[in-house]
Amino acid sequence: MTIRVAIAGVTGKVGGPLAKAVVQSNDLTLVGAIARSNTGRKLGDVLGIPGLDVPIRATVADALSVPCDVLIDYTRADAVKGHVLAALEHGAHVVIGSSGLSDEDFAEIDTVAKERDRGVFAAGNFAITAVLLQRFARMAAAEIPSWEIIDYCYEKKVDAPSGTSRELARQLDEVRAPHYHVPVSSTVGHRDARGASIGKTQVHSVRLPGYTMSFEVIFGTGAERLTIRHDSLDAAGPYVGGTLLAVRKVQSLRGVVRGLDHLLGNGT
Ligand SMILES: NC(=O)C1=CN([C@@H]2O[C@H](COP(=O)(O)OP(=O)(O)OC[C@H]3O[C@@H](n4cnc5c(N)ncnc54)[C@H](OP(=O)(O)O)[C@@H]3O)[C@@H](O)[C@H]2O)C=CC1
Ligand SMILES: O=C(O)C1=N[C@H](C(=O)O)C[C@H](O)C1
Repeated sequence: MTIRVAIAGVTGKVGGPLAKAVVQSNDLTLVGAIARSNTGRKLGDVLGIPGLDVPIRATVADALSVPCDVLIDYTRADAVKGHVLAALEHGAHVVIGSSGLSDEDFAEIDTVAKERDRGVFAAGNFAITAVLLQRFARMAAAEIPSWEIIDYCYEKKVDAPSGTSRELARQLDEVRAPHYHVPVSSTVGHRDARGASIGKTQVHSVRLPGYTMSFEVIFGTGAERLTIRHDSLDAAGPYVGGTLLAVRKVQSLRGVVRGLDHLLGNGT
């Protein structure tokens, strides 16, 4: 029995390659495809995959009129929450790739997922080197009390800060609160110049042509500085493997689990 998968955002930079990877796997079957454009067309015709007759639907509810085990969402910050709640209503487990959800959104989704006895897995970043950045940063935060995060993203990214930065800030806050010698609230001049307070960590978001996705966490002591950095060189390649790992594991989860390290089994 294969895992029946639907993909929201199936024509996107990540969704398209993900659909191809699902079709090529032996243990997954693509049963649903969601995007607002090309609705009614066969996904195979749109993506150039011969024989893939799954029709593109405009909504999750339409796509999940066929039985589906797991919905994957790679759409947009302003669409993802509605998709997740609709999928849970239809009895599907969910893997969230889309960024933009807040801690409050995740708390709401967690409540619904537990009511429905379903698992929701979300990773701010499904790339292995981004997960290692998070892991090494947690180790550094235990030793060095002061840090800030910077994300550098392509010019059209709508959400800020990135999902990766949100997840990292949350993880570092769990290690301890960072120490800022001048509290941000005591800033003289423009407080916004100190970035956004995500939890207790300051995060700075750059959105410029010339970037794909890069993340830095900078740790400073009196006489030393440590920078840990992840660079994504491709819009889809780094994320497909981690997403499929989550698809294979999410049915054993209940409620929301965040962070790919939870599925890799050897995090700190
Ligand atoms: N967690 C991680 O590791 C990663 C997260 N991301 C996140 O995933 C999301 C998608 O990224 P990317 O693939 O680059 O984006 P794209 O813009 O390339 O693709 C978005 C896809 O979603 C569809 N879409 C957008 N809005 C809706 C909607 N309201 N309903 C249904 N479908 C919709 C688009 O089709 P149409 O416009 O026709 O509807 C398209 O198929 C972003 O939030 C990004 O930040 C990306 C990479 C990795
Ligand atoms: O918008 C993107 O592309 C990505 N967004 C994610 C984020 O917000 O952290 C992760 C990944 O780097 C790609």
